[in-house]
Amino acid sequence: MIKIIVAGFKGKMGSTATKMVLDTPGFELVGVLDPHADESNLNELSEYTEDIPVFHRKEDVLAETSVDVWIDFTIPEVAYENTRFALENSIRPVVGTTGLDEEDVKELQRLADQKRIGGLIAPNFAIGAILMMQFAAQAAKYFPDVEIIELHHDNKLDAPSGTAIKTAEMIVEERGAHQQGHPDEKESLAGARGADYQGMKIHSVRLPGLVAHQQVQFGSTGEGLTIRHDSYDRSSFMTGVALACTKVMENEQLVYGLENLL
Ligand SMILES: NC(=O)c1ccc[n+]([C@@H]2O[C@H](COP(=O)([O-])OP(=O)(O)OC[C@H]3O[C@@H](n4cnc5c(N)ncnc54)[C@H](O)[C@@H]3O)[C@@H](O)[C@H]2O)c1
Ligand SMILES: O=C(O)C1=N[C@H](C(=O)O)CCC1
Repeated sequence: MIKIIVAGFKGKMGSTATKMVLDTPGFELVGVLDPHADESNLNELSEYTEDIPVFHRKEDVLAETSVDVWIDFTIPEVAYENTRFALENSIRPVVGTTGLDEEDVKELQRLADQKRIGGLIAPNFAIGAILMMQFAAQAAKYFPDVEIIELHHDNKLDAPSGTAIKTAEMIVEERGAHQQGHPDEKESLAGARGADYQGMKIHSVRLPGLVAHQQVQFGSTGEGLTIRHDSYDRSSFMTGVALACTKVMENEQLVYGLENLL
């Protein structure tokens, strides 16, 4: 049995992941963590019958004698500290929380190397989103002019999305930095052209009703190519989270991107 803790279990993703862990053979939920929980046991909530301790501080998780995997769907502000804490205590992190920067990821990878502990930081767990990023990177070899439009629900804290940043990184690996648009273009309204990543523009849309969507739009002489992925429901992320919980048990590195475990 793989013993799992879910951090952020009161949230939209954390609650979906908690149910996934409870429903997956071979997984054992040994605790859930959320400082904003009022409960001390999961079975105090009407949707659960299981006797599972609720922790309010990460340090209290150590009361559980053995924890294999730390699933993290919390907030950008705490993702780094939570992941560090998991690694320091020999718990394998499966981190979906976005907002970690490049240096944070590198530092956590160095720590995982020292501790020889496997784990994953994945901006997106939906298999279709992984394919969208890989197809976009492939297309960028032939279509260097591209803009990313990411669209999410309006409770999202970080912009641009972790997926948009990862997509831009993968595109830049193929095409390098590349100035796009007119060199003399001016914004009459600040932000009109979006954020800039090595010459590529990223536009963030936040609206009620959306879940997680991204369009990677390429333009070339007389033609265009649009690659789009839509998560209509948070269940779309769970196959990837479950796969990651199993795969991190076998590796000794902290990888960035689910594609590295497929
Ligand atoms: N990688 C993916 O596939 C993927 C998919 C969806 C969302 N996300 C990311 O996951 C994160 C969570 O998204 P959400 O929509 O569930 O957010 P949410 O606001 O619904 O939930 C966040 C939860 O984290 C809890 N929390 C805050 N501080 C905490 C701490 N110190 N320890 C434990 N829990 C803490 C909050 O109380 C809340 O319940 C975001 O960063 C989002 O971008 C990633
Ligand atoms: O709901 C969110 O927030 C999501 N964030 C991820 C990101 O920032 O890329 C992707 C999935 C949904």
